[in-house]
Amino acid sequence: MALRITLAGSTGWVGKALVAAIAASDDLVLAGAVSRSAAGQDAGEAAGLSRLGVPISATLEEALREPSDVVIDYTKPDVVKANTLTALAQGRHVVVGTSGLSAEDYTEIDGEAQKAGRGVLAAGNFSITATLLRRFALEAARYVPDVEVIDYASAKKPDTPSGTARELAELLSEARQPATSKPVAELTGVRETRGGALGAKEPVQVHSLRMPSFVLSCEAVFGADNERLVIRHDAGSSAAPYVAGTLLAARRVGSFTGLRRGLDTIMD
Ligand SMILES: NC(=O)C1=CN([C@@H]2O[C@H](COP(=O)(O)OP(=O)(O)OC[C@H]3O[C@@H](n4cnc5c(N)ncnc54)[C@H](OP(=O)(O)O)[C@@H]3O)[C@@H](O)[C@H]2O)C=CC1
Ligand SMILES: O=C(O)C1=N[C@H](C(=O)O)C[C@H](O)C1
Repeated sequence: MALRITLAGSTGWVGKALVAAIAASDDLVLAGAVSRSAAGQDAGEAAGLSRLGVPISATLEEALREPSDVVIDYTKPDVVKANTLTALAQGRHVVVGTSGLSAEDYTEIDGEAQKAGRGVLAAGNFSITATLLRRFALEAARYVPDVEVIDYASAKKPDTPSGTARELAELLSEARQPATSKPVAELTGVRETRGGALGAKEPVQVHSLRMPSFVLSCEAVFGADNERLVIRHDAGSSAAPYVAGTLLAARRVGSFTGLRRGLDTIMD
């Protein structure tokens, strides 16, 4: 039987690309779709495709009246947590693409997923090459403790830092040794120019730029004595890179209980 997907954010940049990919797949079926502005329309037509016979709901609660296995969320930072908790309470596994959730939010989501006996796979970036940036940066952090993250995005991106940068900094914080740079608290001047510190163990400074001309880029900058390593990912202007990773997550999220973060946790 095909895996039934409820898609929150079906008319968005990523949502439309997912509707097309789900409709074209043999093993997935769109069971429900959510968008406030397109409520009542057919999900296929609203995504610029032919009719799929799936009406769009205004809320996730309404869409979940139709049975499904997995909820995929590509909405907005202010609704993704409530959507995830609603989906878990309704017995769905969840794939979280929307960025903006904090480490505390994820701890709560993990607890609810454990209680519900369901899986949640969240990734700040579902593209394969962005996942490789993470992997290579974590390898570098084993040898070079001084690392900072630079996050570049469009002028309109509502969250800061990006999910990609946030997740990368949190992981680097766990993996690296203490930095040799002067602690920010000991600096004089405008300390905010040193960016925000993320991660519990050895917090990593993250610097976010928001301006026209960028889509989304993320750099891990490693500094050692007389040498430097920069590992950088640049996203293009289409949502295609995120589709394959998101649908892989939808296919695998039912195979575990609780929260996993990062596409690499289900790859290999
Ligand atoms: N993890 C990853 O790999 C990636 C993550 N992202 C993240 O995913 C999120 C979505 O990105 P993108 O597709 O560009 O966003 P868009 O703004 O293009 O789309 C958002 C979608 O969510 C819907 N939506 C917004 N608010 C609500 C609400 N309150 N209730 C129900 N539906 C709602 C919108 O429809 P309507 O307004 O009609 O309700 C629309 O369908 C962002 O946080 C982005 O950073 C993006 C790309 C990749
Ligand atoms: O807002 C976006 O557009 C994106 N957000 C994600 C993030 O916050 O990292 C990733 C994606 O590349 C696009």
